[in-house]
Amino acid sequence: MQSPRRNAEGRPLGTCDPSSSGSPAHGGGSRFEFQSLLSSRVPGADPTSARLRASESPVHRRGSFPLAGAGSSQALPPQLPEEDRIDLNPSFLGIALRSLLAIDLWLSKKLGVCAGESSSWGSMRPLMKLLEISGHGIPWLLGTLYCLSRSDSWAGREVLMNLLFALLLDLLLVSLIKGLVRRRRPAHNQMDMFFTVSVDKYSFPSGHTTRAALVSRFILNHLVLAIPLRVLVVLWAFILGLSRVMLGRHNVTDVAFGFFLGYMQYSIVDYCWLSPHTAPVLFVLWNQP
Ligand SMILES: CC(C)=CCC/C(C)=C/CC/C(C)=C/COP(=O)(O)O
Repeated sequence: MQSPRRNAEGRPLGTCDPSSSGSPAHGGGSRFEFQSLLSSRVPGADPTSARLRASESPVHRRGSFPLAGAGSSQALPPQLPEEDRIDLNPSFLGIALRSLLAIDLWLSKKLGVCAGESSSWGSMRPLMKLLEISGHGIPWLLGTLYCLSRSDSWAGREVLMNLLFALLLDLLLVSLIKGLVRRRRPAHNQMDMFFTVSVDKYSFPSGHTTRAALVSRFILNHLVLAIPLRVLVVLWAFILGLSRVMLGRHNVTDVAFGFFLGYMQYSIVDYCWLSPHTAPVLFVLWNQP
């Protein structure tokens, strides 16, 4: 086990002192980048030997650059431990992810035009909040249970039973991912949401969006609707997702992933479709028509 290497001031190597950053002579950022570039060209610069050279070099310990190497072992620039290079010379994937995150935050802030009463579209906030309620879990759960209690056909009961299963699966998966990812809601969000549970302080993924995508796909597949109504269902889901960003509740990526997850959740529900044949107990437990 290697303990983190530190420089003469006791600071972990790879964390740049602001007072010395940028100066090769002081161990600043450019030196790290320079060395990480060199490391791919110096013969024998494999990670293990690089680590050994770096840890044994007195130059490394002092945190200064060997401008005048005395012995042959100092002729080559010292190599930094691999972990330092990972931080300061991130992979292409790392750069791509950071850039995506930066664009996401920037775009979400720009689109958060209803985040507060004083925001540029603040007067639209009540409408956005109405949309928020239309995609909330409580009305959907209570509505489904009510319809299930009133349903007088096996076919209707089967569809509603599966809708209930879909809504519960959605709540479970979204809570699980929110709890694992723990991404904070945008700073400009006002936490004035109707009936939330503890994981709802996190924003990834958007639960309203997963529900909107799941429910709309469910409705389109199991309800016979005229074309204008089908268009309305799709529009509702899309506008609900957009309204989450406009209200400042979510970043764009939370909503984009929400659409994806909701869409996939329907595939799971469809695959596990509950029917009197596959889950007779459920249907027997429910009252006969
Ligand atoms: C049966 C049971 C535990 C119901 C809970 C229903 C409930 C509180 C759902 C939460 C809905 C909500 C506020 C989700 C957050 O949506 P985001 O779009 O803000 O992620």
